[in-house]
Amino acid sequence: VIALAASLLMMGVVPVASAAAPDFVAVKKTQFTRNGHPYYIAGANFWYGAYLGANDRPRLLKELDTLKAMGINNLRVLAVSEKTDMKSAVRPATTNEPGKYDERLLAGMDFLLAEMGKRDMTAVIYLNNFWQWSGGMTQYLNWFAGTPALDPNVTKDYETYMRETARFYTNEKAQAEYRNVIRTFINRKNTVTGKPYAGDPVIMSWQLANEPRPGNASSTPQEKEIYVKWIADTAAYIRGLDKNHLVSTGSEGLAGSAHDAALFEKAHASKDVDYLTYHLWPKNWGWIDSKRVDATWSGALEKSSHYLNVHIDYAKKMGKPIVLEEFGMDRDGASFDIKSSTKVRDRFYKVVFDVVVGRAEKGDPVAGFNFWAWGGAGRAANADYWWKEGNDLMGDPPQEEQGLYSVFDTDKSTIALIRQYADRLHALERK
Ligand SMILES: O=C1NC[C@H](CO)[C@@H](O)[C@@H]1O
Repeated sequence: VIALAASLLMMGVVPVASAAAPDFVAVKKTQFTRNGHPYYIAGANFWYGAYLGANDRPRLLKELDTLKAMGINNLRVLAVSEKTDMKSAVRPATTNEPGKYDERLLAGMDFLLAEMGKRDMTAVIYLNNFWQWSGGMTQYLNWFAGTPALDPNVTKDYETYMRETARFYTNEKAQAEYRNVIRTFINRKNTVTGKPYAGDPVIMSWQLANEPRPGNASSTPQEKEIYVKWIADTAAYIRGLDKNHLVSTGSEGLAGSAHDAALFEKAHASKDVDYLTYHLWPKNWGWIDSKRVDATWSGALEKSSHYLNVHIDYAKKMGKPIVLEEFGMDRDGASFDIKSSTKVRDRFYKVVFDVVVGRAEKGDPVAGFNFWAWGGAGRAANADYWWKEGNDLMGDPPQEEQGLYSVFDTDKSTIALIRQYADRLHALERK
């Protein structure tokens, strides 16, 4: 039977069976499992992985080997970018106009997945972006609602940006094109391995978007209802196409849910949302001042510890696993210079790991982490640290200074810390 299933798979015939084959990551109560064992994510954010798969394969192979050596077994990557006039977006884009996808960049994802498979890694692939750095939902609205794609890095008005971007969820033409993209990926056959994406166990989870929010912090009850419905409908749509892979939202947790716990829970209640996600950003959220660490560290530590623990408690209450799929801290003194130290970052990473790995070891519903973000061999090209087309890609997308949160291959102390805690998580897989 297995031989028959394998040959059907190779012929591109995807099993419709709801119970995926054992080498797919699955959820069993509040744990991930794979091949009959508990499975934990010691992951990295690597948004540009498919870009390297298309444009710089030698660097990609080197990055994957370095990540593997650090104990990294999961990468969170961007599926597609949309061509946009917004200044701080990556170029070139995968989608140059609705329905027209750059085959070279799609093949870049094929190569990335093939090489990840050789290293026993799994992928979380996010299918859209609430933020401007890959075009994202705002660009869909520019295409289909005719609204201007206003870069919040330029307008400095994030509140308006977030409120307007959330109109994506109810724009029918935008949703139709978004579902074209979802089908393009799920129905794609990997040009390197010959495997259909829907039948590839390297993919762990289809993720609705990067950091989808209901609007801004003043989201109305109606906007929150629209958001919950969009998540449930889209997750059900994905499940209808692909019963082998997990589905996740890409939520930041409370910070991305208008600080409304009931909304966060409703958004993750759907039977088609398999696990919870959350992100932790003390600097972005104003909890720490990197130039006044002594004065702000204790407050940031208290808020961060609470944020880390309260979301694990929500997961416990909902009976689903949770992944801390983004967290980060800038370099000492808010420097972007790769030569600057990372003492505060390492201290913060240790706080995060002690909570996340510590609670996983206690049997809480923690499925793992992805740090933000792997910069590896990437190097900033400009004196002002802003990205320009043709420059190296790295952990910091184009809307942020190149070097802000990236962990480079020279950041040995941070790499050692990641390795140490990755090993502790992997030890749990042998139980
Ligand atoms: O998804 C994200 N979360 C936080 C990152 C760092 O600010 C940011 O680059 C990205 O948009």
